[in-house]
Amino acid sequence: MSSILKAFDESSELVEELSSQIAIILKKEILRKGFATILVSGGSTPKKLFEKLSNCSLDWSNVKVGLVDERVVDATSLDSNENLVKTYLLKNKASDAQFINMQNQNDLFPFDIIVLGMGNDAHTASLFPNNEKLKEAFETKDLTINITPSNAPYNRVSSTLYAIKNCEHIFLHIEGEQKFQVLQKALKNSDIYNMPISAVLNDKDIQVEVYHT
Ligand SMILES: O=C(O)C(O)[C@@H](O)[C@H](O)[C@H](O)COP(=O)(O)O
Repeated sequence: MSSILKAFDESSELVEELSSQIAIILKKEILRKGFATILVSGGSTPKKLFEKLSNCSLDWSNVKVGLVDERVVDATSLDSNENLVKTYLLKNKASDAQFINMQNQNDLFPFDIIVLGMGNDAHTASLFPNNEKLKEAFETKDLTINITPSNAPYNRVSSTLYAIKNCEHIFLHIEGEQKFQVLQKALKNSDIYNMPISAVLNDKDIQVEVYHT
């Protein structure tokens, strides 16, 4: 399968469409099995998406929200992804959603939705280029792995490639020209150690919906 690219002129249009697609899937899964699970990324890109999603009408009390990765910091730190999600997503109509931290990732598996981000260095989650743990992160059947980045702050706990692939709906959300250039390079790239996002984008067994401005 190949990646599907969805281009938007404006960030607000992207956020509108992605949040409504996510809401549709969450509702469908709640109807089907009584609950729905979603893993989200940290960073600055998802803030507007979180705010939009938090105003979507659905039975949030049956939604479990987890993380694609986390920094090893106090949960109240401004650099904590748990704090980010609690501040921007678990509010308004979504205030009843249940947050599940990385240590309890198993409670969410298999995941219904993952929303990945990407750095300008082509990392996704906390799978950083040429990191010493990357081979293990690509090959293990564990859901999470501890990673020490060489070029980013804090030790991390990251979802593994196995965790990311075992998800029904995989979205990549990127904004800006620079990231679009990185995306185009990553789509043609076969060195997954140099550009970890390529391991997700170019995997023949999965389909990734790329939402980009
Ligand atoms: O917690 C994190 O840092 C991430 O999950 C990470 O993979 C993020 O998605 C990218 O670094 C993009 O971050 P920005 O959105 O800030 O560019």
